[in-house]
Amino acid sequence: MNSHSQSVPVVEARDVKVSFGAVRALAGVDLVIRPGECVGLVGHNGAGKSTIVNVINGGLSPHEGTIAYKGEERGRTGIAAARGHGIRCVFQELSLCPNLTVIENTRIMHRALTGWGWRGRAAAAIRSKLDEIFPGHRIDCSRAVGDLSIAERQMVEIATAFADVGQAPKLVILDEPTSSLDASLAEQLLAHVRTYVAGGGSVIFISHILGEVLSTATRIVVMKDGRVVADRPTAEFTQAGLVQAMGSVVAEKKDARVARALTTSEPILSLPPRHGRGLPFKAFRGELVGLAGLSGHGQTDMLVDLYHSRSGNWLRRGNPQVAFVAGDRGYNGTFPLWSILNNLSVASLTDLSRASLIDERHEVELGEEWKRRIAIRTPDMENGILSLSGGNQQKVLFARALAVRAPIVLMDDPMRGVDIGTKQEVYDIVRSEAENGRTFIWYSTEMDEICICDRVYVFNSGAIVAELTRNDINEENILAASFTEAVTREAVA
Ligand SMILES: Nc1ncnc2c1ncn2[C@@H]1O[C@H](COP(=O)(O)OP(=O)(O)OP(=O)(O)O)[C@@H](O)[C@H]1O
Repeated sequence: MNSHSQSVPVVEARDVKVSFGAVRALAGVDLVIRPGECVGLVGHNGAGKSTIVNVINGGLSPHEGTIAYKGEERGRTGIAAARGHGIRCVFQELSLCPNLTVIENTRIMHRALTGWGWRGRAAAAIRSKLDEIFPGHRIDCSRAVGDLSIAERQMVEIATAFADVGQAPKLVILDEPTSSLDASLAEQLLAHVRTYVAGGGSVIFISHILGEVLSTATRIVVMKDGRVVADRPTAEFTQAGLVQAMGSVVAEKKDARVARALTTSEPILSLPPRHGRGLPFKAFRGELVGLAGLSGHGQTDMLVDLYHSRSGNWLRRGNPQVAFVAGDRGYNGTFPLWSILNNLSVASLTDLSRASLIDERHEVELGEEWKRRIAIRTPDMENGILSLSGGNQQKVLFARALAVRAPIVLMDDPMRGVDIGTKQEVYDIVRSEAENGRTFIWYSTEMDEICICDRVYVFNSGAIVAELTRNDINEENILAASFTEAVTREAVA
């Protein structure tokens, strides 16, 4: 037990209950965070993780139970009170203003940046924090946030939360902070968290990547159906024990690559080298093709180009040739004012229409089928899409793409925030659909997902720098290739 663990808690939640209509999101949760702790918070999609941190953050008032900062049981609560006690939160749904610059967003989050010269002080604060957490980053802080990649936006959110402007943060809540970061950026963040915690700071770290939680948290709290079901020091957990505590059943890791002879027929998709550099791209019928490399190196741009090359005229009737699973669900995935069902069925309207009218019975059946197949946790598919937890929203986008009969499915890191049990089910669906002849082009920031592909293209600086197949697909080769172009450039210089 370290010296900090005896001290006054930064925050203490006792028997907290929260309901959204008929859904009981928290059914009596106790969570105590002390100085010098990194508490890993894990659980299935919809377990209640975001809800409890919203209560701690002051964004939600508990319907029952209490919340106390620094041991003050009758102190003020709410967002301002939480901020005043040094609580900072990096949300799962990124919350920066896209039309403002990074510097201006820093000003919004830190009200101490007022008066003459605030811009210069804000620039210095955010730049130095980005340099400290993500050395070597190339973010220009005078750019509008909307022009940054999703990974860069996530880095800015994280640096803003840790920034020490006027008042040092005491507890930083990170809700799936690495979901859009590639492995090297994620490791930089985890190293920062360890240093911050060793210096007496506190962190709540929510992640579905259990390896990250095991390597970084000092204590792990497991939630299930709105309750805490385990709360122990990290050393007392193994990965298997953690999965078991979450109530997920994960099949033995099988060699997911199906022993399919890669077809020698004509590719179903092909592109010349990107920007005239590197290798060409091709994909065959029934293949799982992975796009790897550091995030923001051209993978999403290529998916968008492939989509435009095959989507044709949307007014033309008939089955679409290509389906797209967006990774950035807030920007280009969900229709926030629509129901869960309408969000799911929107791409299948051709199939669902009779005499130009939507067959509603058929639509409801489609919704029920996918609700069952990938366990979308909702009492009613007619509820609004925003009533779902983040991971469950992502499942709906996935179901939307798979429900159409397009032979090609493009996936832009679609498993962000999806829990480990569901991921295994989705991998099985993808594999069986590929065996039936569908082709998946899959950009992923998770090595485990890349390693189940039949063919992998590694990107660097907008170009494909390596093509790997079969037994050559492993972490070592992918990481080596990810840095290939940088080496070449140095050699040229
Ligand atoms: N605004 C809301 N309206 C209705 N229901 C909601 C709302 N916010 C959350 N819920 C429900 O509360 C439950 C807990 O959701 P929460 O977002 O806390 O889960 P989570 O553990 O963070 O999941 P994930 O891993 O998918 O992010 C879910 O059943 C969700 O559908």
